[in-house]
Amino acid sequence: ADDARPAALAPVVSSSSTSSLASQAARKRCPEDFEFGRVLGEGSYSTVLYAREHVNNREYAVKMLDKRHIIKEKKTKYVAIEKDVLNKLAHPLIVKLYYTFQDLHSLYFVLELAKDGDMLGYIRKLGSFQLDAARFYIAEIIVAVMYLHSMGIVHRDLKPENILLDENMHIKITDFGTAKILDEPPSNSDTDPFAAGSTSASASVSSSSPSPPPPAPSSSSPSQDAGSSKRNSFVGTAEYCSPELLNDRAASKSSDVWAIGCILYHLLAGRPPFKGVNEYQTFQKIIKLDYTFPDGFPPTARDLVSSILVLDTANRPSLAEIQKHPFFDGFDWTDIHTQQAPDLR
Ligand SMILES: Nc1ncnc2c1ncn2[C@@H]1O[C@H](COP(=O)(O)OP(=O)(O)OP(=O)(O)O)[C@@H](O)[C@H]1O
Ligand SMILES: O=C(O)[C@@H]1CCC(=O)N(CCc2ccc(Cl)cc2)[C@H]1c1ccccc1Cl
Repeated sequence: ADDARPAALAPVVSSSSTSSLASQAARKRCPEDFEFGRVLGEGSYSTVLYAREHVNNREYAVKMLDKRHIIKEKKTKYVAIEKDVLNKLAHPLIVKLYYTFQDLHSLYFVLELAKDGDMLGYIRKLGSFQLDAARFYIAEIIVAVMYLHSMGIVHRDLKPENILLDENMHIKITDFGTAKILDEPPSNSDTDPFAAGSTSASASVSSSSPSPPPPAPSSSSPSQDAGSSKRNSFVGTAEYCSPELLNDRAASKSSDVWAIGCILYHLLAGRPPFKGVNEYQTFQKIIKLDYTFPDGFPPTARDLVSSILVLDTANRPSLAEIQKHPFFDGFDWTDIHTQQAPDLR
């Protein structure tokens, strides 16, 4: 049937230009398609630049990785993981990957631009968050991570630096190079306690006296340079790393739950719960659960954090259970990314 829309609203593009629009979307991009602007930030293996696409003036964050450096540091597999994981994801609270391409020296990831920096920046600027703002941002992180887990992905490096903020002050989770794709198909394993990959499946991590933690990730002894899978695969950053990841590195959804508990503590206390004078001391505090709450830490938040920061993953609440905790009483979880975000500025 003819298009029911009145002529004025009929699609203005002819069939030939429609196909060129379609091919425009699919066409492999190259650096010349973009005008590059300021440096948005630097990673261990990357430089992220502001970029605008010539044909449509769209703005992006383009992550450039130097091939020689990646190869020298044996990080090729992380690059492939980041690309594979980002290509699976489509969620308003997770950074989108639009295109990838390469040239002789670099790899390029054309990412959704998060204009307002990262959450660590705001914690440093404000000292700590008001209770309602902390609740809103933890809720956004929970919604985003529940989506990740439903897609069979464990982030493994959740921390305020990896929680970016867009121009409406909603979060955009980033940094999937150290993510883990769980083997079994994505499932709502929260309900089925014995589904592989769920918290109880990694209940083997007992709270018995743990093995000594690995040397700090920065130290690479010669044996490590041999690329031994276990030691070199240390992921995550000390402060938010779960005890099980420090011990046997069994990545599971409950490792992300632990990190969320650390982030909630950090937002309200203005510092992470486990912070030693160096990485090794931080590890010691984590595996001994050595942390205390500052005076004035809100009681329901304290109860929630205490229920999350437990050594045995089987005793850690699932994200669905956390949503029902009194800390979120009265919180409206529907379409959180469309709600007015708290004004942190
Ligand atoms: N989509 C984005 N929008 C805006 N800024 C971004 C975006 N992605 C990254 N950045 C900025 O670029 C910096 C480097 O990000 P990138 O993910 O490349 O490295 P990193 O993961 O932070 O560092 P490392 O590789 O050491 O973990 C970030 O700290 C952030 O400030
Ligand atoms: O996985 C892919 O989609 C392609 C496949 C073809 C290809 O050559 N690459 C780049 C592979 C690669 C990874 C790391 C280095 Cl240091 C060099 C090349 C991959 C690639 C291209 C652009 C950006 C990222 C990646 Cl992994």
